[in-house]
Amino acid sequence: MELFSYMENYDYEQVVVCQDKLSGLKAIIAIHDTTLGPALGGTRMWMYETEADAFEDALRLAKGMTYKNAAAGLNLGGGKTVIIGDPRKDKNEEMFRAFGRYIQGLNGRYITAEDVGTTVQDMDTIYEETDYVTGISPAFGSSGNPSPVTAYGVYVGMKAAAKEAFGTDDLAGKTIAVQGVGNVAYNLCKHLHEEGASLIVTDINKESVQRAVADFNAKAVDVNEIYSVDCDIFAPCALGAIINDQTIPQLKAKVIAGAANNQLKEERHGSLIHEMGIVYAPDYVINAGGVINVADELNGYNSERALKKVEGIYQNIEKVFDISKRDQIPTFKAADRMAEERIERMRRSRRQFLQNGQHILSRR
Ligand SMILES: NC(=O)c1ccc[n+]([C@@H]2O[C@H](COP(=O)([O-])OP(=O)(O)OC[C@H]3O[C@@H](n4cnc5c(N)ncnc54)[C@H](O)[C@@H]3O)[C@@H](O)[C@H]2O)c1
Ligand SMILES: CC(C)C[C@H](N)C(=O)O
Repeated sequence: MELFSYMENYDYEQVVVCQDKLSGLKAIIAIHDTTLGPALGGTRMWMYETEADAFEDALRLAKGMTYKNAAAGLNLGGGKTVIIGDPRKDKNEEMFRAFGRYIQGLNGRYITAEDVGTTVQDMDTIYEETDYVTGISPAFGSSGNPSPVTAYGVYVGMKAAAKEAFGTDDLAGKTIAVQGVGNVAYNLCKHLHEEGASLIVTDINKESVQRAVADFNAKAVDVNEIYSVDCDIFAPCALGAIINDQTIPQLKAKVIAGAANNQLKEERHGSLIHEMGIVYAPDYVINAGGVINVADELNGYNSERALKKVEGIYQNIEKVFDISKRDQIPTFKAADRMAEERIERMRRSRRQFLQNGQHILSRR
């Protein structure tokens, strides 16, 4: 990857490369856009095959957070970190403290939280060195693990998508196929079961499947079967890129609404499902509950206030459907338009303020 031309083409503000020989820290902080406010986005720890893969992931995920935060109505920009390493073997206290000092050095331009491979405990260690970290333990008066709140947001967003497809947001009696029953999806299944939906689940982890079968009377299927089961709603909650040329022809669902990031393999797959009449709730709009929850820590965490904001995901999904109909575009494009329009409005309003300020200065 030609880093500078990539950053220039996609309007990235800053990339920070962090290393600490003692702890083995190798991290990349990517800050995409801070028009709306400081960049907030989680820290992913993953065994990247090459350094180029790590850079690419950090950049892609940071841009995703710009859109997620803007669409969620947060006054926050987009950023993300990747740490290169195996989260099961390579973590140590010094690593997260060294990383915390790098974040502190950015003086608030970037705020971190959990992502794949990092935990509340890791955030607590980072907190030893910087205030610019969220998702820390409730013991500190903070919000803790974001997954249950992400699940709640997916649940309310799924109801908005059901309303669009079926004319009612009541999920009782609906059959919902859930791919991956990890941290987010287990909590999602709980809400769906309580409302009276029938669940079909799959996971590569047999224990997770058994737990969902036992707790929610779910039907278990093989990992490759989940796309083709008879269901009303498909909820991808494991991997990205699962809406693709192989899976689309198998789908029987009328709605796709789930927690996974980057569900569309390519943009054309979003257009394809739109043409097929499938109601797609764009991933970064429906899965924003976690970031909305951790962002509330910046105001002194209040769970009631955070959940109220998460419930706004219902209206955000409705707005996306309205733009999609108004502009005759697929919903994934409508979500991008909603986010870009908000950022552009703020950029213009700030420019106006700056121009006035410069005018005053130039008269002195
Ligand atoms: N945790 C959050 O707050 C949050 C917020 C926004 C988005 N997301 C996204 O939601 C998704 C789930 O997050 P999570 O925190 O629940 O992760 P998790 O690791 O707890 O759960 C993912 C589950 O998917 C299973 N899985 C992996 N590959 C699979 C496959 N091929 N088929 C079936 N199952 C498979 C795993 O075994 C695991 O149980 C991820 O894509 C994540 O990026 C999570
Ligand atoms: C800030 C975090 C809670 C972000 C979360 N990992 C996401 O992808 O939305």
